[in-house]
Amino acid sequence: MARLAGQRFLVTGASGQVGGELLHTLAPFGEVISPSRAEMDLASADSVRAFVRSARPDWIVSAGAYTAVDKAESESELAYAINRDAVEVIGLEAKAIGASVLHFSTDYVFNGEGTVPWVEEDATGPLGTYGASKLAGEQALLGSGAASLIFRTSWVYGSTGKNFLRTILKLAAERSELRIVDDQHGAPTWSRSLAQVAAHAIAECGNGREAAAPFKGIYHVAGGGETTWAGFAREAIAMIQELEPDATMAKVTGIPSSEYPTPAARPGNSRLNCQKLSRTFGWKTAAWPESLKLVIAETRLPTPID
Ligand SMILES: NC(=O)C1=CN([C@@H]2O[C@H](COP(=O)(O)OP(=O)(O)OC[C@H]3O[C@@H](n4cnc5c(N)ncnc54)[C@H](OP(=O)(O)O)[C@@H]3O)[C@@H](O)[C@H]2O)C=CC1
Ligand SMILES: Cc1cn([C@H]2C[C@H](O)[C@@H](COP(=O)(O)OP(=O)(O)O[C@H]3O[C@@H](C)C(=O)[C@@H](O)[C@H]3O)O2)c(=O)[nH]c1=O
Ligand SMILES: [Mg+2]
Repeated sequence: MARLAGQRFLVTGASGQVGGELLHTLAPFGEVISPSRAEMDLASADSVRAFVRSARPDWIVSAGAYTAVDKAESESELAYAINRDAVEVIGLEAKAIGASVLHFSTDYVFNGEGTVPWVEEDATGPLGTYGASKLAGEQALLGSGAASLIFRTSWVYGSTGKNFLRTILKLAAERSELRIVDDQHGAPTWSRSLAQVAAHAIAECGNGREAAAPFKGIYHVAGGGETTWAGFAREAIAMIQELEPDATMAKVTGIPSSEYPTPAARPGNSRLNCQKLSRTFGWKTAAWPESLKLVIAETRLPTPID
């Protein structure tokens, strides 16, 4: 691994799942600047531009996003402002100062057809506004000419923040049955794994202006293996029951997506082929149940006494 030190990182979305983990994984490599929403509002291009100009980072790690998939259908303007326009400004400002960008995108850029894991070159076809706005962000960033890496990931979860796992564990403790879609296939991805591979890739790029330039492009990054949302929920509940045999938890009934109508359609095939990442950066993400086990253990830790 290249020796990386003394870098200035601007991390957006630091109060989110991935951004929060990035604060830890980037810290060994330099200074991490993580503006609050009041200091840098991603919905305002002027605010983003001004903050990047004052911070003058070596890297912008772009984990901030509009992530409310269903709400995006009725808030399309805001979704595009954050997921496309802010990303374009980040790219243009990075280009102007020779900074590199690491940005996160989503499996929801695909139309979900077929069963074969998507590769980076596959045609996109988002089914909803969130996916479309994220795709527009990818295109804007690549078009800005900035030295940029785009990590497309899927089904991000962790022991904190807003995610499917935490929703399901809460519901499973309250109800006797959970009806969960069993025809959307993909891989859950631990927020911490993403932050680790992001730091690793950044270190591989090394120091200097436009350090990411030789690696510019899109990379798929997801937990190893595959499941469905129902499979993910079942495994999580089984792991809790193994730790706590007396816990009463809901039984999971798999249902077709047609029985769980939502404002935004989700892809049936969200599988991401992550071989380009492993070829380029020598990184293989752990199998999703292995990460889930660590996260479940973390969610069950006793609350510290303060
Ligand atoms: N979550 C998932 O399942 C997946 C996520 N991704 C992508 O990964 C990246 C990280 O996602 P994740 O960490 O889960 O997202 P979260 O929803 O956990 O966090 C989003 C972050 O963006 C910030 N943000 C939203 N709007 C604004 C705004 N107007 N100004 C400033 N900050 C804002 C939030 O701040 P605040 O706390 O103030 O709201 C929060 O810090 C995103 O690009 C997302 O599209 C890709 C695939 C799956
Ligand atoms: C809570 C619940 C959800 N579901 C379904 C709805 C949906 O199809 C699926 C997942 O639900 P969620 O709404 O949590 O997931 P969703 O918000 O669609 O998650 C997505 O977020 C964005 C940000 C991404 O980029 C994607 O990779 C993906 O992680 O599970 C059930 O079938 N039963 C339930 O009880
Ligand atoms: Mg959601």
